[in-house]
Amino acid sequence: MPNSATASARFPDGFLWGAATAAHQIEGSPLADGAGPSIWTRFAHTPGMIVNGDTGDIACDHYHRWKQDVALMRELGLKAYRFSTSWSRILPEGTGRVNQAGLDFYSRLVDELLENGIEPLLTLYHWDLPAALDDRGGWLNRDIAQWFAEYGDVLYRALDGRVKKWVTLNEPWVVTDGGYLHGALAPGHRSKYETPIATHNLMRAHGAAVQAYRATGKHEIGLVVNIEPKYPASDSADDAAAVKRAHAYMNEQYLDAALLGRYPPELKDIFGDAWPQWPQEDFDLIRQKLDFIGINYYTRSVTKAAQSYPLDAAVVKQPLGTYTETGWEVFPQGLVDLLVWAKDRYGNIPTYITENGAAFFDPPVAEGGRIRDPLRIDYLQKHLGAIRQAIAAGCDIRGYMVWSLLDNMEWSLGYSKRFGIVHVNYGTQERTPKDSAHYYSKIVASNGASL
Ligand SMILES: N=[N+]=NCCCCNC(=O)[C@@H]1[C@H]2[C@H](O)[C@@H](O)[C@H](O)[C@@H](CO)[C@@H]12
Repeated sequence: MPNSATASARFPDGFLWGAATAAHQIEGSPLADGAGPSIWTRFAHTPGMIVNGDTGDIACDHYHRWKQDVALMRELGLKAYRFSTSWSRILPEGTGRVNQAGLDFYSRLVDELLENGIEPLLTLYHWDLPAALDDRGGWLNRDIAQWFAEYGDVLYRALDGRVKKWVTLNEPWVVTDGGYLHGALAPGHRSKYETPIATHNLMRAHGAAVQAYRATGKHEIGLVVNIEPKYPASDSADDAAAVKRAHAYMNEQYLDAALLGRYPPELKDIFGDAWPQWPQEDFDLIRQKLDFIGINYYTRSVTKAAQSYPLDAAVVKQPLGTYTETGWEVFPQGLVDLLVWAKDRYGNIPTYITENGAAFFDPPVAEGGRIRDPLRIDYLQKHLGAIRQAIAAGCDIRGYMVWSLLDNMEWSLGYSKRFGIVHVNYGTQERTPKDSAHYYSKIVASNGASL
């Protein structure tokens, strides 16, 4: 809990307050103006994959409503906006031919943001791999490192300078754990052998894209990971070992590769014969100097030893805990603990909280257009307090992007979960700022002093 030192702590001048979204979750029109399909276009049109049979065909119609959405960001006083570009809008076949209409969409969006005093943070890959590349093996094909670098280079040359903060990958752990091990996310594979290969090629692609940026880019580039602190359910040795495995698998695996040039030793134990031995030159590619890292934080896991694949660990629900609509425990102390852990392990690299937020059941729009979402306000207040504590503890936190600006397509959960600080009526596409949007707007305007 805050003490006198942390309570008096403040957010540094110039702290970058913003909101985050992702292309496939908000844009809609996935095949408009020459765009090619992504694995999510295919996955969503595969019966049974998405709750209620929802798809990203319309989503928040941001592909047509981008100008009004930037105006909404301006009204909220946001300083920054983190979004992702759709690889298959830019390169419909994933490599080769550039679809100028796709590039023009993002160029117009960036210009509109800048004209409204909002800094763009651009994520190259937020899970929507071109289907044409998946047909060629996708993340299982070592050539994807060059395919990804080529895609990044097209965008760097078109937008660098207007875009000054670039992100290569969003959450490689979710891409592999969801898309290749458990199959809940596109491309829906379930293979302990493919998972480490996808991980390694994602990280090789990250390194290749950073290398390509260094050749032409003049600003900053980083990696975004989701991290989730693991706490033992008991003081037993088995639970401690389960925590060690879970922490290595989710929290250390990707940052160790990118920043230390190696995987944690636990991964060999976890995957056994499915864990390849990689050549050193791969790690020389993966480990590139980064200007910042992005941390996406949602929850913690109280962890016990249990029969499960691949971790032999299970999450223990907390009887007195508060949980969100996605079943994630609200635990802001976990953010403090993990930010300090990252500072100590990786040397206090400049860090942005690139996603933090929660899905709660929101009441219908009340008279006068008000949407009361006190649980989301409480969630944001507690987690912003945690960030202030971490800053007081010496962590170099440079900014915060709330997830999400808009209610949107929550991947396999479709539109059943709402993370937005702005409500979207998917029937009319009307946007209605929730109480949390007005709360956050005051936080931004006061640089956190109103917290
Ligand atoms: N148990 N448990 N663990 C929680 C694990 C969280 C993993 N999911 C994410 O971080 C995704 C991230 C994604 O970028 C965004 O596109 C998603 O919409 C949000 C909300 O889901 C989050």
